[in-house]
Amino acid sequence: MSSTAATVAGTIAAMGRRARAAAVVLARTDPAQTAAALTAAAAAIRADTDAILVANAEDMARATAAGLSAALLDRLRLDRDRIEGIARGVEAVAALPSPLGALIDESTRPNGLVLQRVRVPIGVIGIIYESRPNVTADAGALCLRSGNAVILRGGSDSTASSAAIHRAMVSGLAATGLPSDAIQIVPTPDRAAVGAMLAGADGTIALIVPRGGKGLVARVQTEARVPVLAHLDGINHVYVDTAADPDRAQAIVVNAKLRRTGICGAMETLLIDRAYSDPAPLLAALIDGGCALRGDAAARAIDPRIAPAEAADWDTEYLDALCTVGIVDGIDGALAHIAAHGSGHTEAIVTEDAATAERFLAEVDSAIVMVNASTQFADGGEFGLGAEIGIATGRLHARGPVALEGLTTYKWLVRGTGQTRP
Ligand SMILES: NC(=O)C1=CN([C@@H]2O[C@H](COP(=O)(O)OP(=O)(O)OC[C@H]3O[C@@H](n4cnc5c(N)ncnc54)[C@H](OP(=O)(O)O)[C@@H]3O)[C@@H](O)[C@H]2O)C=CC1
Ligand SMILES: N[C@@H](CCC(=O)OP(=O)(O)O)C(=O)O
Repeated sequence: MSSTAATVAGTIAAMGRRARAAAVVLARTDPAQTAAALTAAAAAIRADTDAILVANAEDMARATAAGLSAALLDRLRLDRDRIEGIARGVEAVAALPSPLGALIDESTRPNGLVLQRVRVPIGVIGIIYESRPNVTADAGALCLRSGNAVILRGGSDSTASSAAIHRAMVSGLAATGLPSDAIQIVPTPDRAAVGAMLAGADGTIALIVPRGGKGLVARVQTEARVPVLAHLDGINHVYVDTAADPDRAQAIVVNAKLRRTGICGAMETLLIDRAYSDPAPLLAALIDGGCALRGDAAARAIDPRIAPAEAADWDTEYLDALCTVGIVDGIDGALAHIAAHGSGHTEAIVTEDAATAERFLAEVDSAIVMVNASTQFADGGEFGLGAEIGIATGRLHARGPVALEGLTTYKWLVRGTGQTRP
């Protein structure tokens, strides 16, 4: 380890120890107090709007000079409306019922022992996320409301904006007597900090939430030494079955690809049943909507405007107005393709055949599986969770949109009357 990396690791370990101490306080804090802290934080965000905008202008200038794409610049950009939206989001989390102490289930053993499982915080959570400043507030708010301390590591293009929002969050903590170490932000863009977090920050971090794409995935896979709740890329498929209603199929496919191309819930590959009778208008609707298509030979035979797909296209998350199109042999072909190329995020089928729909729901192993709906609904707010840290793409603990409940674990409470085990 270089001396700079060692210094960064030391900083992260010290943050972890302070977060651990804050987590102990949060675990016994009345949820009304975390709600009050978030209400105060939202007020501070509003009051600090000018300062947040100045910080964001600084980030935008640097990112523009560095040649960031229009989609990434849009994700980074704040204005008064977006800051108001961030404040409202924090208030919405404050208004959500606390998950802590909720009874999951209860049973009584034949020997009279009464067992309960109740929700408790996880402890210290480390979140690594993209250059999207609102996540600083959303993630901080969700962690606090679920009784966890958090160490936030946002994208390096958003350093100033995230720091400004973080200051407002901390003033909410201070205003209500909660430890400021409950929500900390990594003070350096050095990626050595990500390594130190993945290593567990000297045993203090209980869970890492990485939100990002392929580069982050690779690093998490090789370096993580603590449990990971992965929020990774979305190579999402829509399969249009032979029994699809054409109008529905067109509306869903266009929305899934083009509503917002840069979000992880966007469709990246369209699969069409070889037996589907009307594929040409479907493809034309995407092209007319401004989407470039790359496809296999069968798709190109339907519309010559489709460019040939390379092998890598089937495994690419474009996050842009670009989509791969494959013609498959019915649901078996679609299931095999998704199993080979999906990233476990969100897949959808368009069909009027109930049995085919049920088979798709049962056999696709992604966090979110949909029938006759756009993949762009992959979102905690749309699922009624009030907010989200993101979409969990792994297979354990929590899947799909993760909000308060996904940021808790549970413990068993066992009440006896003097029982001893024979
Ligand atoms: N499932 C979900 O909920 C979500 C998934 N995403 C996914 O995020 C991706 C788009 O965001 P994008 O900004 O490109 O994501 P990146 O993966 O480039 O960046 C995300 C974060 O990871 C860090 N990072 C990336 N690579 C490394 C590395 N090798 N070592 C250390 N840190 C690293 C970045 O730091 P740095 O700033 O230094 O590059 C940043 O903080 C898409 O794949 C999208 O699907 C996005 C949002 C939600
Ligand atoms: N779930 C959120 C999107 C989160 C997301 O993808 O973020 P990003 O990749 O930073 O644009 C939504 O549907 O708006």
